Amino acid sequence: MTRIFQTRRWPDTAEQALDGLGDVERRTDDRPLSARELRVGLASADVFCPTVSDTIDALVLGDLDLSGKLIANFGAGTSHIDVAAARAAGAVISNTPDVLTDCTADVAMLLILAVARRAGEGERQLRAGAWPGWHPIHMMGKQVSGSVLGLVGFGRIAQAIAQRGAKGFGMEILVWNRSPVASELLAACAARQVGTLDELLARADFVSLNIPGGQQTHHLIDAGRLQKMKPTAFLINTARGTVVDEAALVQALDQGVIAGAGLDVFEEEPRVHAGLLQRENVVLLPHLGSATMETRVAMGLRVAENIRHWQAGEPLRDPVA
Ligand SMILES: NC(=O)C1=CN([C@@H]2O[C@H](COP(=O)(O)OP(=O)(O)OC[C@H]3O[C@@H](n4cnc5c(N)ncnc54)[C@H](O)[C@@H]3O)[C@@H](O)[C@H]2O)C=CC1
Ligand SMILES: O=CC(=O)O
Repeated sequence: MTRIFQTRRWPDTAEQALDGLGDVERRTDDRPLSARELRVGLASADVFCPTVSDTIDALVLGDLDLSGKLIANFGAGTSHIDVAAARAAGAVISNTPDVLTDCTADVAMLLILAVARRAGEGERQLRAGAWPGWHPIHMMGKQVSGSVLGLVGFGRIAQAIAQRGAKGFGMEILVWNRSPVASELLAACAARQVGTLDELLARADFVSLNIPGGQQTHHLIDAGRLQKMKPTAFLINTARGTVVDEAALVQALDQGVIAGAGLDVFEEEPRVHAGLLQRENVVLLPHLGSATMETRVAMGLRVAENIRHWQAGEPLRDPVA
């Protein structure tokens, strides 16, 4: 019988699917696992099901022998896993792309709208009983319809944001991607690929980050890159906190280098930089990108699908290389 270790609770339907696949050790405690607990779990299970908040780094992996084991991640991003070290230890790894694409794109649009139209600030004012009543220059924001949306990366989530931006809000879509994007993909949302990241930063009213975390993208958006943005522009991050130098972002906001930011992810979750918490011109969400019942069930079912492929000795549905 397959021994499955589940680090966090999932929605019931998804847990039932997992129960049908083996003997599940399911943690009910929502405290993150320590490095030692992660090691014990990895050593004892055939299939280990972590989430983004379980850091499986070289320290955790150490000299573990994971030959023939599956690390079936509940989530799309895998930068919390040292994939090279896990593979070297013998494991195969899967994730859950596609099923969370729309949900996360919705949150990117939510952040764009909320920060541009000062929704959080307005709600706080109203709840505090400080709303002076309607007047012509009260809390004026930036118009989203017809503005320029710059997408950093053009994978699944970025394409879904482009569709929403172009078709729903008549936005002009600019794309920066490390490799050329197929013309039909660009045409589907009247997008244009620019040659350099700096060109995109200089032109966009909203810069949305949609690339993986990890070493290669660490602090891609640093002080210098923030300086390339328009002072009226907003930074939107639903990717990974590490893509942005958070201290540099706070400084840029303090100095009026950019107009604001909408953030779903942070460098050291769940800690959030104090300089962000105090600001009115940022919208901060607690990593809610995939947080709908429909999507979280679908993610669990996708983990189960990957486990079934692994049990059958077939290629994984969603292999992570
Ligand atoms: N906020 C949230 O709850 C969620 C966040 N995410 C994050 O969003 C990321 C993107 O997800 P998808 O669009 O599904 O991924 P994807 O794999 O479909 O697209 C990734 C894009 O990033 C580009 N890319 C990859 N490595 C790069 C590098 N080193 N430098 C520059 N560009 C690079 C690829 O060319 C591609 O355009 C995930 O890796 C994850 O970290 C994903 C789901 C939910
Ligand atoms: O951040 C969430 C993910 O699935 O990646």
